Amino acid sequence: MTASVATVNQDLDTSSHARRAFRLSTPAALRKALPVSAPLAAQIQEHRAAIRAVLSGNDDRLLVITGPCSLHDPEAALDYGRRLAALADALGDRLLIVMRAYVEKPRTTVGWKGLLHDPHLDESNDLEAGLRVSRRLLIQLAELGLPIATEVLSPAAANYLEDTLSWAAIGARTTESQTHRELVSGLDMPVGFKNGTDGELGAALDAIQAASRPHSHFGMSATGEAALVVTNGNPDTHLILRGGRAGPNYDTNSVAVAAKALRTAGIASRLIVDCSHANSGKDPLRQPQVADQVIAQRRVDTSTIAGVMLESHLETGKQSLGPNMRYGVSVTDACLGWAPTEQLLRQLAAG
Ligand SMILES: O=C[C@H](O)[C@H](O)COP(=O)(O)O
Ligand SMILES: C=C(OP(=O)(O)O)C(=O)O
Repeated sequence: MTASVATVNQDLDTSSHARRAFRLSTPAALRKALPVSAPLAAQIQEHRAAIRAVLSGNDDRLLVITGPCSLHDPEAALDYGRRLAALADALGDRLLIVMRAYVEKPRTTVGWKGLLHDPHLDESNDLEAGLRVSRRLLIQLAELGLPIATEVLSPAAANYLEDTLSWAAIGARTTESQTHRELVSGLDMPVGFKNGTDGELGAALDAIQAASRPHSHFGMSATGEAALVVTNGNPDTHLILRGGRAGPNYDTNSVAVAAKALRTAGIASRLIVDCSHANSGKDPLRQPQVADQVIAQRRVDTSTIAGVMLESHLETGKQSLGPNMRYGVSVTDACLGWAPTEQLLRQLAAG
C-alpha cells in the first residue's frame, strides 16, 4: 500500500528510480505543536537523575523497566500506564518503575516497524501521523508521572521524541552500529546497550566506550536542515544482558563474566537484565523465573545488577495484526499479562 503522506506530497527526490522522498514536519515544528510543558520537563530531568542514581549504585532500589514489547493502541497503552503509575507510587520505596513505551521495532527480517512508522497498522506507513501519535502518547504517559523508556532506532526520529524520555535502549541488532553510538553520545539521558543477538558482550562494551566520547557526525538540525552534529559524549551508558543464540545470560556465572568484562573495560555502571527475549526463550511466562534469579543474586551482591526489564501488557500472549484484534494483547513479542506483572512487581518489591 502507498503511504498516505505520499498521496498529498510531491516526490522530493527524483535523482534515482530506487526511492522516493516525501516531506515531513520538522522536529521543531512537532515540538511546537505538541510541547512538553515546563513542569513535565522538570519531572523528566528528575527521573533521568533518579535512574542515573540507581545505575551508579547511589540508590539501592531495583530499576524495573516494564511495558509492552511495542505500543500499537494508544488507549491500551494509557490503560497500562495508569495501572503502572499507581503501582509505581505504591512500591516506590523499593522499586524505581519505568514504563517501556516502544514506538519503533527492529525486525529480524521484515514486519510491522511500530506505531511511529505505521500508526494505522495497515502498511500505509503514514510516518507523519506516526510521529504525532507517538509524541502525543509519550507525553500523555509521562504526564501520568512515569519515567518513559524507548528504543532509539531511527537516528532521524530521536530528535522528535527525546525530550519526552527518561531512558533509552539501543537494541541487540544496532549496538554494533557506529551511527547509533554517535547518536547516544549526544543524548542527555541514561542509555542501555543490549548484548548482540549472538549473545556476545564485546559489541556492547565497545558501544559503551564509543558513546561516552564526543563525536562529530552527519545529522539533521531541529529545524530539518542537514547538519554537522557535535556531541559531548554520554557518561550514563550501561550494559543490558538479553541472552543470545546460545541461550540465556542471566545466571550467576554469566553475570559474573559480564561483571569482569565491565571491570576490565573500566565501565563502572551496573547492568540491567532483560528478563525477556533470549533470556526467556521468548516465553513470557518464564520472565518471573528470570526476575527471581536476579533477586536471588542481588541478595548476595548488589554491586552488579541494577535492574530488570520486562515485556508486559494488559493480557498475556501476542496476536497478529488484522481484523478482530483483542484489546491489550501485544502485536510483536508475547508479553506477560497485567495480573502476573502486578504480582511479580509486588514480589520484587518484597524481595
Ligand atoms: O522485541 C521484539 C523482537 O524480538 C524484535 O523486534 C525482533 O522481532 P522479529 O524477530 O519478530 O522481527
Ligand atoms: C527488540 C528488543 O530487544 P532486543 O534488541 O534485545 O532483541 C526489545 O527490547 O524490544
